[in-house]
Amino acid sequence: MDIRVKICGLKEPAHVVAAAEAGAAYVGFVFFEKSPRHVSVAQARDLAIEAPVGVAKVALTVNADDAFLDDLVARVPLDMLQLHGQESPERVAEVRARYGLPVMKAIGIADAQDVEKIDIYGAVADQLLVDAKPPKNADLPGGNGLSFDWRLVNRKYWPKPWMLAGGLTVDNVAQAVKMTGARQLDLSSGVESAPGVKDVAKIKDFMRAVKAAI
Ligand SMILES: O=C(O)c1ccccc1N[C@@H]1O[C@H](COP(=O)(O)O)[C@@H](O)[C@H]1O
Repeated sequence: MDIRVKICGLKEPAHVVAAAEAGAAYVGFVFFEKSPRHVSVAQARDLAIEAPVGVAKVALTVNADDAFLDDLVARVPLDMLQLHGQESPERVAEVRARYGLPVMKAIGIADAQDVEKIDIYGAVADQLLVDAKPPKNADLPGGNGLSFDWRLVNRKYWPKPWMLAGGLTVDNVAQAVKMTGARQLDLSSGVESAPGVKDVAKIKDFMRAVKAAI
């Protein structure tokens, strides 16, 4: 069985194409103004239309309200919404019902208590993103290039598809897959040459390492 990879935080149409050609199953666009990966709705539309059929286009939002999501969903052809803030289970269900798109909820993991949240959100989300919890004073709720202790999710079973995220790189992905059993991976800073600047060679190297890890 293949491992499906999401390359997140794309800002250049050429990088969407490069990620797809390298074998990414998902491409992600970040809507969070403090992020070096932030794109406008208009930019995201230009990026989304570059994605070949079969590559899922994911919009990453953080505590977004209906006004923003209404505009986003109306203007960008999307396949999934990723909620990466403090959205409650009720809000996840609401977003899913309102937009008719699959919703992936990100859950920050630092300890065993955080892992319990995965079951709670698993009841309402279509997919789960199991990411490192950001440090207390971090500007970003994700995309910090930090891993969590993978032993916390070692070979756990959840009834919804899930992605492993947080500090994945060409150097640690084989170990991450081995320890967690993840069949989907999500990354951003591990395929960048500087914050917010994607590197095509790094994307290709990462995808090669994933294939070798299966
Ligand atoms: O990438 C960002 O800038 C970002 C901003 C706000 C919320 C989430 C963000 N990124 C998400 O975090 C994962 C892991 O990132 P990394 O590989 O550790 O850099 C990333 O793939 C996004 O889903």
